[in-house]
Amino acid sequence: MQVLRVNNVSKSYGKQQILTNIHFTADQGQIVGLIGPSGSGKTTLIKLIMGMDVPSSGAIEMLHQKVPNLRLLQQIGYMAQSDALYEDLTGYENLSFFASMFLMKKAERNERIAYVTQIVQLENELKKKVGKYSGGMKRRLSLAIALIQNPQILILDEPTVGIDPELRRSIWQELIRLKNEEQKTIVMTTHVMDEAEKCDVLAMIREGRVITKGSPQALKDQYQVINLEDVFLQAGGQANANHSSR
Ligand SMILES: Nc1ncnc2c1ncn2[C@@H]1O[C@H](COP(=O)(O)OP(=O)(O)OP(=O)(O)O)[C@@H](O)[C@H]1O
Repeated sequence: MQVLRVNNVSKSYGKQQILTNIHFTADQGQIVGLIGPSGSGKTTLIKLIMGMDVPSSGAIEMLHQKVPNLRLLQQIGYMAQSDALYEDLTGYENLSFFASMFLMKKAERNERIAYVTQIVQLENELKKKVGKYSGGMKRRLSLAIALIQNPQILILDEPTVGIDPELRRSIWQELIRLKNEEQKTIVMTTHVMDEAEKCDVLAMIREGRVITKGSPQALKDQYQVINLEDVFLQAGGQANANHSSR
């Protein structure tokens, strides 16, 4: 079942065109990776998907409803690239605050807080003020908050930046479990190619355009290369050639 449809979306800020005709979909139980270099437009795209900004043309639908739509937010867990946390509150108070926005009963709230805390291994840090957290700990808390209301869709902007390899692996195990056992849909941006390998579908983005998309294996087969970095380079080269022959 399709849960997200990004339909021919373009976005400009003033005269600067940031995204051009972006088109992709995500199904239930799928991890979709948006890969591209810094400045290629990934965060802008994520913000449009979240309804935090509107496309200049094209449209986005989530769960068959047009974005932006406040009612959808119950169904979406969002982790921004910069952490939006209350530094004067403890980790627990932050989680509790975000949980209360989703009108959870106390027992459910405590259960969810315990579950998301354990996923990001912050059990021993919950009583500390967030202002005293390291960068990695803040990222982990942000991920926990994205999961707090048990959303159907997770939108994660660079979720594992600043997180050490061991915890990164365990977070990935959990994301894959959420996908397989709970049929969650996860849309994430990443720079890291070994994370891209774990996605079901990739959209490679360069200068605001999707230069190629497909499963990691299908992309490697199509471009006859053995790693995704080479797919990106080849697809980028072809995009250049297409552009200059127009
Ligand atoms: N509100 C805005 N007004 C004007 N330009 C913007 C705005 N937001 C983003 N941009 C521009 O859009 C381009 C794409 O930025 P974006 O943050 O989407 O890239 P990115 O792929 O997420 O990069 P990174 O991985 O470094 O976060 C950049 O050139 C940026 O300066």
